[in-house]
Amino acid sequence: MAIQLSDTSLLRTECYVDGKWVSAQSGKVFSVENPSTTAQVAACPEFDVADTEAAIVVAQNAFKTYRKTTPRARSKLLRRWYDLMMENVDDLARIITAENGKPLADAVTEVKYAASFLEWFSEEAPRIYGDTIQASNPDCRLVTIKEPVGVCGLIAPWNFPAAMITRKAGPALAAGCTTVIKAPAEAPFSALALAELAHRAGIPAGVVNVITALDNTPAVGLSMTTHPSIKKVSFTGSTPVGKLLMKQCSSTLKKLSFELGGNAPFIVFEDADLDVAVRGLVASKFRITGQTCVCANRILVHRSVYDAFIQKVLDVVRTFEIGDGLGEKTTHGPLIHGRAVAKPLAHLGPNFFDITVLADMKPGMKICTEETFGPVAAFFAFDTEQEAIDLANDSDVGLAGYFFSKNASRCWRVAEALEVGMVGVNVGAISDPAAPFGGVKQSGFGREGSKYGIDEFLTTKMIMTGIDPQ
Ligand SMILES: NC(=O)c1ccc[n+]([C@@H]2O[C@H](COP(=O)([O-])OP(=O)(O)OC[C@H]3O[C@@H](n4cnc5c(N)ncnc54)[C@H](O)[C@@H]3O)[C@@H](O)[C@H]2O)c1
Ligand SMILES: N[C@@H](CC=O)C(=O)O
Repeated sequence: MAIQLSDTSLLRTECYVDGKWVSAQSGKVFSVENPSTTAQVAACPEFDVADTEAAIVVAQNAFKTYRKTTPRARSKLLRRWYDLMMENVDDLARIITAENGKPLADAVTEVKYAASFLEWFSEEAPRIYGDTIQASNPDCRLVTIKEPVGVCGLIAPWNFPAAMITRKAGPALAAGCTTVIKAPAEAPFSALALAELAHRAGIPAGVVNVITALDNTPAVGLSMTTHPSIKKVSFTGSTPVGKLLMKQCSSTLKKLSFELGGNAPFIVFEDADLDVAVRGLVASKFRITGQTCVCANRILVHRSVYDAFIQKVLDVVRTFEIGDGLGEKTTHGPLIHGRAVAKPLAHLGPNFFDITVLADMKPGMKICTEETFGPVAAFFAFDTEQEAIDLANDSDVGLAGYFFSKNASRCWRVAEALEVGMVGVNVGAISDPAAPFGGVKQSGFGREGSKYGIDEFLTTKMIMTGIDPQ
């Protein structure tokens, strides 16, 4: 086996539908490579439209009974799934490192982060509330109740192959929804391992279905976004694919949450603690070798501290060790595949690629207008607070933004002025199951995690009751 696991049955190479492990009806499979070594990790099924529709029908049937389970019962299922993840942290991390390339320590962090969404939503499941409202008509009584939206199509990316699944499946199951989960083709085995643990946790057949596809992805995606039984699509990925999926979903007007690309500004003011800001930048910019949607992408530094700050950043990045995620000294792994390498290369020019620090960037450069999704730190100098805000907001997308300052009034001013869904003030790591994660502008809409995350999988039903006034 390409991955050394204590529990070898966690490496599943079939899809999980209706509580069973199944191949594609065509028998086709696709191969998944370890990005560090290019060796095959394993192969998994190339699902097509018929396979996908069969999974959707299964989820639709399961919804009829699962929606009626008590919130406490759903809570216990999620808690059991969480416990099993925590009991298998090392194996799950090894699967992530093999298919994604991130260092093992980062993979362990991801597994715990991923599990935390199951824990969080196990606690939210019994806390779904409606309202009582004073009706305009004195002879009527008005309440709202919350209901699960129905079968959910969950489409997740490869950069957090466990956490991006649990951040969607946790609230969906807590709300009483059933799911068809399209695992990322680059890194499908984490999702399949999670399905194995969902099975062991006793989650009823048909509630969690995990499917895989590579070449058939557009057709499978079309099926998930147009099938009338799917009532909700939650997608994390790029803005162009998000736009395509939204268009497809319009044919049946599905409820949507889209977590799309970012282009995060990272502002260092002249009154910042530079060492804190360097730690924040390293956490934000270079996490998973720059491949997170909330990575700092445009680093704006006040001219008076510009040189000193860059020097401090250089001192840290020179200690990085790039290598195989299993390497003991590795701090940063490879990019996911050749196509991912192409993007930083396009931003830099050919034949140049490594952990890279670029000074004196100017607005309008490609690196300023597009998300790099690689380990390239691009620095811009600014002179005034307003100039920094204007530069930061000069983007079509608005996911995360960061700034560093010790001035409390400036902290409120800038936090309110940034056109983003999430702000880190004097901190570079903002991911937290308790925090609402999501963007504005073309970074999408909807929130994941937090008390808001479950609303994305619920509908509000109003019940007006007429009473006899006598
Ligand atoms: N906002 C967030 O929370 C968040 C999180 C992670 C990644 N991202 C964004 O994702 C991008 C990087 O990931 P990527 O390059 O893999 O994105 P991508 O949009 O190409 O793919 C994301 C997922 O969607 C699937 N997909 C692609 N085309 C599809 C289609 N036509 N139908 C159905 N599924 C389809 C892919 O197989 C993959 O699983 C970056 O832009 C990043 O910012 C955003
Ligand atoms: N990095 C995000 C996910 C997007 O890439 C997170 O921390 O949840």
